[in-house]
Amino acid sequence: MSSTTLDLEATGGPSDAPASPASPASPTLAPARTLRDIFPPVYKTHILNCSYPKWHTKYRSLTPKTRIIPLDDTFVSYLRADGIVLPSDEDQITSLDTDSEDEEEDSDDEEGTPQLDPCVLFPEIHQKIKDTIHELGGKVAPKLNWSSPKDATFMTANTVECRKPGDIYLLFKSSDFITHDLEHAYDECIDEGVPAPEEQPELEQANIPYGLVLRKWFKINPSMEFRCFVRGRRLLAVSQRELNHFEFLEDMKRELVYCIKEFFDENLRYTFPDGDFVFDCYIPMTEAERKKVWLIDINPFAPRTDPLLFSWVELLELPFDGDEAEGRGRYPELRLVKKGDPEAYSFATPQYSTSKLPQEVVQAGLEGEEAIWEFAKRWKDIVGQMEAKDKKAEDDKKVEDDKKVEDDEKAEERK
Ligand SMILES: Nc1ncnc2c1ncn2[C@@H]1O[C@H](COP(=O)(O)OP(=O)(O)OP(=O)(O)O)[C@@H](O)[C@H]1O
Ligand SMILES: [Mg+2]
Repeated sequence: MSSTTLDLEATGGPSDAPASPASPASPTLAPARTLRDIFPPVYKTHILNCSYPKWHTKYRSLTPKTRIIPLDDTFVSYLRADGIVLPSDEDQITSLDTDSEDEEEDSDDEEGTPQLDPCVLFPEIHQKIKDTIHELGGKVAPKLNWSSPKDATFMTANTVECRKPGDIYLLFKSSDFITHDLEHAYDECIDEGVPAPEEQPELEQANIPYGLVLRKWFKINPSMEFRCFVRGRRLLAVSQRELNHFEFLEDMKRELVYCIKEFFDENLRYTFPDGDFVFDCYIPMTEAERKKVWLIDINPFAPRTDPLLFSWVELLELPFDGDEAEGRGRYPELRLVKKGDPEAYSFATPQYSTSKLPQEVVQAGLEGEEAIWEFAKRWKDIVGQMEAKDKKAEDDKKVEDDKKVEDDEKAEERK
């Protein structure tokens, strides 16, 4: 996720990227300012408008086939609860209580595990998910209102493809991004100007109507996914989404920008409730299919959205108002990863550092289903080991730091 502290040197993303021709002189920013200080205010309504169940009703025809299952409090509490209990109708129940000190005792408890079985806890939703996966051809890409569990794919052979409800539960319960949707959806929003709670109750975290978004799985070619930044109803910039170099994209640049701009002008520009937003789209590979641009997601124009090959500072510096006709005709910059860029962008490091895991854990995900269940059972041990490792590293660092301070003091005394 994006950092909110400004690095004043790093206003430009890739150093060799062409600057926007109409870009005004960069404003000088005082060092203590943060990204939030220079952002247009992010209201709760902006976040709500980017909730998939909210926007999808309007843009249904632009997305891959999708079904949304409304989630009740029981389901949401199941997602929030510690530990993972998977459905008994898929495999043996696997129960984990990541917080409990005495797991043995808990599993004997009548109030314990069986009641957390999804088949018992929310049989109707569980059945609906099963039926919907079937209806969508047997494979889905799931997400909650805002996030997909991309950071938890070490659990599922490195993919968000799900074939049964248990796959979805496992991914959702292991994902920090899903937790963010459940606990912090409106964090860092400005309350000012928000309608009274009785007017729009869903603007309170506790009243968010959650929906399980199930998208028919199709084989996406990651080179053709793009993130598009819109401010003041103007398409300002487009970034390649997958941060790898794809040589052929360079030759397609003009065509891609044209397709995306046309898609935006025709479908989103005047219909999305806010003037500022970020949409993700996919352009099929074959020329015959390319006429159809798919809408994958809509994200808030806010620091929490990853600006990918741009920096938020440079996006915020781009001119976004002015003559309407001129705005319609102006084409955005499409920024691609250039050959040799990876080092410059630190792409070598894993994308979701919060989910960095030991190799054995990743391996469990890669070995398929059985290994995943097995791994789920070992979860508690693994978390314990990782915490112990982190603690040791921290202690070692402290000893080292103390020693350095001591040495410095001694050196100072000798002077
Ligand atoms: N129907 C689908 N079939 C296969 N893969 C899909 C499908 N829909 C989305 N994906 C893949 O899942 C990825 C993540 O989806 P999505 O953009 O909805 O997640 P997100 O959590 O909102 O991501 P971000 O945090 O970057 O906004 C997409 O980039 C795409 O590669
Ligand atoms: Mg998104």
